[in-house]
Amino acid sequence: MWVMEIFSYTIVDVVVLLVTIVVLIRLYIHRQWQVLNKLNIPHTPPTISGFGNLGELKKDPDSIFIGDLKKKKIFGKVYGSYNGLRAAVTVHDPEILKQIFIKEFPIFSERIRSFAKINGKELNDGLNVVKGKKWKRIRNTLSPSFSASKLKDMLGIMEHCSNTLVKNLKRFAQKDEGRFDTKEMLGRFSLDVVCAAAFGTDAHTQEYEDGNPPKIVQVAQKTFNSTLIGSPIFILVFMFPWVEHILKFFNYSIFPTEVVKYFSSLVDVLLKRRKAGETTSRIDIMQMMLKSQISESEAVHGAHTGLTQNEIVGNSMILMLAGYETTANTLIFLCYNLATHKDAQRKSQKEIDDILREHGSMTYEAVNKLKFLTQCINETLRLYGPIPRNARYCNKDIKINGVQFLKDMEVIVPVYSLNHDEEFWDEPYQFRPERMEDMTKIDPIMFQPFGAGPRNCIGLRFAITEMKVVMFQLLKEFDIDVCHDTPSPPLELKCTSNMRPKEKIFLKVSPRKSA
Ligand code: HEM
Repeated sequence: MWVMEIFSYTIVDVVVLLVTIVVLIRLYIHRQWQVLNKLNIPHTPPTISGFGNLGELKKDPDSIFIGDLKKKKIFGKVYGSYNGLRAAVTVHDPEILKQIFIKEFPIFSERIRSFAKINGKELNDGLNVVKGKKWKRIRNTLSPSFSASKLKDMLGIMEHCSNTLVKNLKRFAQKDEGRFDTKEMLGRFSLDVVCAAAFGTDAHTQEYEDGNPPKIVQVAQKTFNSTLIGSPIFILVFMFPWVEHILKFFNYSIFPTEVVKYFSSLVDVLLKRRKAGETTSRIDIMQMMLKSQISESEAVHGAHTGLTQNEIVGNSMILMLAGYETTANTLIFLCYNLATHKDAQRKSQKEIDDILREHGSMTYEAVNKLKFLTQCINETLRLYGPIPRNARYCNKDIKINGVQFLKDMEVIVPVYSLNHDEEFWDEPYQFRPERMEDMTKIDPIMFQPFGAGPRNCIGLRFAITEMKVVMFQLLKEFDIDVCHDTPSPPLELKCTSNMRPKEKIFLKVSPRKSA
């Protein structure tokens, strides 16, 4: 009897306690989800089952790019959403964006918060995720590696890798009607260039036999094929940000362990070889990072430039990760656009012929004169830019043009949507390189494939030069055509880590017919 009483009392107690906890949690969530209402920012109502509004991404992954255009039509140029419990504001308004990216940069200097601590020991020091003084020191140290004079020195690396691509495509031109898998060929080219520049080593990823890609290609593909969107970790970190601290404690990394281990041991070997006196006449970013090496204690005690050993490892990996797929996918889209727009291809070829006649060979000065090809690259980045959204975090309450941003709020920049908005572009789904003729007429905030402001893409000039060098070599030698199964424009897209074509794109090359 006495035992029963205790037992029944305990059950009631537990039920009451559980109900109280559930009610308190529900009230807490309700309170968090009042933020946008209080700020008068329109939004789709969040739901528990949708983890705020995150469920939209799981239900319809295309909403990460197409969805922003749809929402602008419903809500206007500023609207909100909830990433789990946290409010985010999407901004299409150029004036507000200008202030966020440039004038108020100190308040909006962070791009990534979620997942910034769980990239693994080395990648947690990557330029893309660090903040404050550390970001400034690492950016100051790496920036000179991307100056015009250093790019000029690295032209040889780009030319060498382009020549290998041309040699391989010549083999294709002789068989199977010149048909090639764009991802396979342009992806390996891009990986070769970025590995040579960031790691200072020849990865030889283009020298392969069919069906047996080198280890580095397999590892890189593994990195980019995995997507976090909609995974339990993705949802957990967004719903309960403190989970990231626990994951960091256990050294959890969102990158597959094999990938991090592979690249960190690759860099370790290179560091040891170069420290043991192995010299190279080649100018590459690794060489410049090694020259800048400082101790952990110098870094902690306020050095303004220099990288620690862990930062060298992390940043060489980040340069590879940030530069490989973005450039490869842009090249795929560019070749596709030129194959489906023969007039633009002919015009680019003629420009290359004229410049070759004037300069005799491909020099840095010659590459910089490729005006029409640069227009084609920019128009490709507008139509099919690899980064469909950008972001900034607010570190202090601030009101801009009547919109209140709160500390810790995320500002989402709908890059794809800005690039396809009929309010800013005529026939936005058409490839029309002429519209990029006078870049002074294009607002760098509205067209920002490489981001904007002091924290824009550090590899911008590197990527543009690399793409011009390889297209110079390709269009000099080949005509690029569609195959029987190449889809017609506009291409269907999907977004995993980057924007890419939904289906594999095959094109074909043949020796140049046009003069
Ligand atoms: C077509 C090629 C590329 C595109 C479209 C692209 C795009 C971007 C974008 C949109 C950002 C964010 C900028 C912002 O928040 O304002 C970024 C950042 C970055 N990119 Fe690129 N990128 C490309 C190629 C490269 C290359 C080749 C490298 C290096 C070799 C590189 C390294 C980086 C790094 C390290 C960051 C982080 C910068 C920071 O936080 O300070 N990217 N990129």
